[in-house]
Amino acid sequence: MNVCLAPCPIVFDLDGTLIDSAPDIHACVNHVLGQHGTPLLTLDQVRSFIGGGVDVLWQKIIAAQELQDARKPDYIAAFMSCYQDATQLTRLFPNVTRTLETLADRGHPLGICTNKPLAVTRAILAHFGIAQLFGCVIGGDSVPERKPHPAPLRAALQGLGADPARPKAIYVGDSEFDAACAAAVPVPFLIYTQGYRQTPVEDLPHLAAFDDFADLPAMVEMQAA
Ligand SMILES: O=C(O)COP(=O)(O)O
Ligand SMILES: [Mg+2]
Repeated sequence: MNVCLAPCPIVFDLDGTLIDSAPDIHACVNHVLGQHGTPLLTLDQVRSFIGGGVDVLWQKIIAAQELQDARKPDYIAAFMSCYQDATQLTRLFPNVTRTLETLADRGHPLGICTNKPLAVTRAILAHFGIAQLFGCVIGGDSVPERKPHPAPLRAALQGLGADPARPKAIYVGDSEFDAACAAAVPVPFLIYTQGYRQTPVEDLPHLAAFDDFADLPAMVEMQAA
């Protein structure tokens, strides 16, 4: 399939795709729950709540723990003061940096489209020394809508110079939110299988799946062949 005659824009999701941030998000969630004397959550529970951004995360926590919905703004404010520089427990997934550098060297414009707030996103990219590789970074508060709405991904593609009406590009992500967002743009979707997805890969619309970032440059070139 002639998806993308190289070079073409490649946009990446962040949490569960480039970075394993669930341990930091889990720590901040439990910090807030502990402050409020509420039972804590396991790492697996918190990981399963990631993907829709901070507001969706706390909607899911409030439902799981039967907390008062009216207190959500307080929980989110306390969470954000922990989350804004929460990098200590976060790791890049294997082979991410080398693959991003390879793709950038080959001339592909790279971008980020995440539901994570923009300031936290920028702090993480700087922490791992990869911020300069991305020509456009769209966070969960960069535009009014969040994934699975297509607007944030359209904004990222536009920021990389793609024609918004006929974007020749690739989106790389890990979750239901990303698959639906890519389908809505529409743009071909490559799914990283080691992230935070809750649905079997075969039930999500995608062009191809991969479980190691070392395989991504060859997959991109295959699409270009
Ligand atoms: O912050 C989240 O819940 C999700 O972030 P992501 O869009 O990078 O997966
Ligand atoms: Mg994700």
